[in-house]
Amino acid sequence: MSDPATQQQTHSGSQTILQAIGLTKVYGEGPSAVHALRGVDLTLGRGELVVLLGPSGSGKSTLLNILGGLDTATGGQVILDGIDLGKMDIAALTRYRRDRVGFVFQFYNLIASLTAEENVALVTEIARDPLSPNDALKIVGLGPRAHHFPAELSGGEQQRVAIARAIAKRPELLLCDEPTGALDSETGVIVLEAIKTVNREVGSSTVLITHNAAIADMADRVISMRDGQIADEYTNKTRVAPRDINW
Ligand SMILES: Nc1ncnc2c1ncn2[C@@H]1O[C@H](COP(=O)(O)OP(=O)(O)OP(=O)(O)O)[C@@H](O)[C@H]1O
Repeated sequence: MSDPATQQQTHSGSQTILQAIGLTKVYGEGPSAVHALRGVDLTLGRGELVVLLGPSGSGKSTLLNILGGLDTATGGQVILDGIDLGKMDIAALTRYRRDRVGFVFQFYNLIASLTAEENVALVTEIARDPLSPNDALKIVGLGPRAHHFPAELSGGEQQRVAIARAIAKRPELLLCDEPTGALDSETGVIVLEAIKTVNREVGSSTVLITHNAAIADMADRVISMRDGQIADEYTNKTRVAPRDINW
């Protein structure tokens, strides 16, 4: 029988895949301690796309990093499919990140001496049940560019290679921290369309951090953070395609 957490329904009606309960994060100690998270409760549905908004310093990246197992919470729990991340040892947490989580950051961090396909293959070679690098590149619309080096690709294309690399392992969770932060709006739309396609075709539950409130329209659910807490949360009745968003 699965854990009760996995049987719950999220606000948008899908089955819960991930639950954060009372998460706190304190950096440092004493008078200089920074309380980055002050009790965050969050559920994420299977296949759901959540946009995370909030002013600079409100705790968005800290939350994302803890959900993805890149950092650990000071207090509270993160439960994925009934498993408590806080109870995992280092090896289990490494497997969690490697097998179940895809990350996309503002900067693409591609290896300059490897082609698009080879950059994606770095991940597929160590994944449990990966897509082929070519299939991952096709999902983000870069099949024809598989043999190009990063220097031969635009910023938006490089970010799409980074997305292909993140999703080639078929992650249950896709965590994107400002994926369009370094891009102009036209290129940003193409990257967001790629994330939307991945969310639909691979089925990864997706959390996308952005400073651009207009992007919230592409989400199933929108969460706003302020001062280390969730300040507001709502469900969109319909998702707007990134190309139809007014920037
Ligand atoms: N490694 C760290 N050591 C100390 N303080 C940190 C560390 N990482 C983040 N912080 C602090 O924690 C708070 C939350 O930071 P976080 O990066 O999560 O916010 P954010 O909402 O993602 O901000 P931004 O939109 O600017 O990226 C901030 O006050 C930040 O300075």
